[in-house]
Amino acid sequence: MSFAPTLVKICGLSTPETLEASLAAGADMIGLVHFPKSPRHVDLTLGAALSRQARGRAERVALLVDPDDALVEAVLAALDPDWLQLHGTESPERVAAVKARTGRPVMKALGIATADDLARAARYAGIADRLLFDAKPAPGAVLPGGNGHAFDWSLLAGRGRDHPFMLSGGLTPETVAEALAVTAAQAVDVSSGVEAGPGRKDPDRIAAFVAAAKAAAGADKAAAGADKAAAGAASEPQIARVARRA
Ligand SMILES: O=C(O)c1ccccc1N[C@@H]1O[C@H](COP(=O)(O)O)[C@@H](O)[C@H]1O
Repeated sequence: MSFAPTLVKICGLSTPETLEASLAAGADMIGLVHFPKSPRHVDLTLGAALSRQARGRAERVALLVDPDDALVEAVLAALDPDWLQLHGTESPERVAAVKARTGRPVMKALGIATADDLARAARYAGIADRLLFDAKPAPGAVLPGGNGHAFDWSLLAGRGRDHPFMLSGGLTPETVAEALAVTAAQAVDVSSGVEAGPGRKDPDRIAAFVAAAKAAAGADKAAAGADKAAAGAASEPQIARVARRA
């Protein structure tokens, strides 16, 4: 039985060299953050250049946080992204409006800490083209994402077999296989976990992350891992087990 390889997104790229490293490693999607508070922020000029470099070689994702219409239009004109990622407090209605205005697929990021957070994802069903689950930021956090924090993956045990979603939040080359085994996610996304420091992507860690994610593909393998982890989750949260091994 052939397994579909996991789709891998490397997010927060800000230099031609690390973008090239991501493309060479086989990243399926590359993310460009346009959010000035982020250490990975790219302005529209740099974003346009990086987007041109990646055109036709990976899907280009423009990451925005609660953008108004003017900013959406400006990013669209400058970067011409394949996807828009909304990583703020955007409502389902706002997601629908951005889709209608831009004609581009929209990925909606949702912060997850508890099962209640996950239940709220249903509001975006049929509206967002893809859901991205990230760790819920701490109250007062400067960034709504990109914090390098993982959440309890057992909340998503086996969910990827029936519901497509992208998993993110504190993933690393060392932990992505376990995250996939528990959640059966078909796609993963990483920013901090492949950096040598805030905003400084590390080509070796990018390559290691893509290789680990692609090697972990396989529904049966993921299902087996999810069953095992679900059985173990009764004793302790998944993240605690992973943290001890990291
Ligand atoms: O990367 C950022 O700086 C960022 C800023 C604002 C919103 C989202 C951001 N990144 C997204 O968050 C996920 C998880 O990040 P990490 O791997 O835990 O650092 C990342 O994949 C981006 O999609």
